[in-house]
Amino acid sequence: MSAPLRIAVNGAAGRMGRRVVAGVMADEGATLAAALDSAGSPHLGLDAGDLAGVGTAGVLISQSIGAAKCDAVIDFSTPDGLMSVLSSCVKRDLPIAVATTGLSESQIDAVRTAAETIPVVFAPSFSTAVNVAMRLTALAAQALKETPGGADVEIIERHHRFKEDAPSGTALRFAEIVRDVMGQEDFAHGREGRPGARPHSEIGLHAVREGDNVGEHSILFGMLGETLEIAVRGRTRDSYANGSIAAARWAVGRPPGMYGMDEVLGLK
Ligand SMILES: NC(=O)C1=CN([C@@H]2O[C@H](COP(=O)(O)OP(=O)(O)OC[C@H]3O[C@@H](n4cnc5c(N)ncnc54)[C@H](O)[C@@H]3O)[C@@H](O)[C@H]2O)C=CC1
Ligand SMILES: O=C(O)C1=N[C@H](C(=O)O)C[C@H](O)C1
Repeated sequence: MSAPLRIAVNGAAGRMGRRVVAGVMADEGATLAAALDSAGSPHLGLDAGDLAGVGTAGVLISQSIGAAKCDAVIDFSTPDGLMSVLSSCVKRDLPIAVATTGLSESQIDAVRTAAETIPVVFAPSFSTAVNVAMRLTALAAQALKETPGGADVEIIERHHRFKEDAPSGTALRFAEIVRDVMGQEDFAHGREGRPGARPHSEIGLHAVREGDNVGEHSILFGMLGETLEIAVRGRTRDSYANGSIAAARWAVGRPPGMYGMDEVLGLK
């Protein structure tokens, strides 16, 4: 039997980080190597497993990866948190699964630069269902591209009240997938006033924030007479957490490069 995969989790005290810690602890083929969070976190020094509610891990929440023996990093933090752990990964030649969304263009460039020297799995959603929905969306866009009367594409995402970025990284990726096939260049973020008749050249994006919703996306193709809706709904955060662990495992030993979850899942 091969040695367990040693995983460091960045953002380990957060909503997602705790589920990743729990997932790693439940995985017989993995072990928690480090649990990182921000310098200002009130959780520094606490046991990561106890914090996640799954029993003592023997790994304390700390600010930096330091000299921890580690095979791969999983990041569910903030754009700044990602930038800082990314430079540690490059220095130590460690693969990373990047889940954090809401990155600026320059931060995305920094991820691309890192991927020149280490394997990076970069996915706005590590959920299997979401990544299958992305394939279905590309198929629908291709099929409806030339439909008589045209198809209006609207993307609605729903997330918990604590989410800081909008629209979700996943909704933006759905929009890019549609644009790359159908050619709409304008992303319309909500509507108000009298915007007038809807042009085909736009994709509408709508971000709903409510309660503790762990993430839902609907992609509507509205035609004259009928609507096709592709919908995917998360019920727990474990689909993201388990997907990120699978991605970290997949990345170990790969050549440097920017990879997607579709490659991890064999969908590409
Ligand atoms: N790709 C995917 O499948 C998914 C991505 N996400 C994304 O993951 C990110 C985190 O989401 P949540 O866990 O809900 O947020 P959260 O706010 O609960 O957790 C973020 C954690 O990062 C920590 N943090 C802040 N600055 C840091 C730094 N400099 N270094 C290390 N840690 C730092 C915070 O203290 C907090 O514990 C968001 O960008 C979210 O959109 C969330 C779910 C799924
Ligand atoms: O913040 C979240 O919760 C989520 N964020 C990701 C995104 O922005 O797409 C993925 C998932 O939908 C949950």
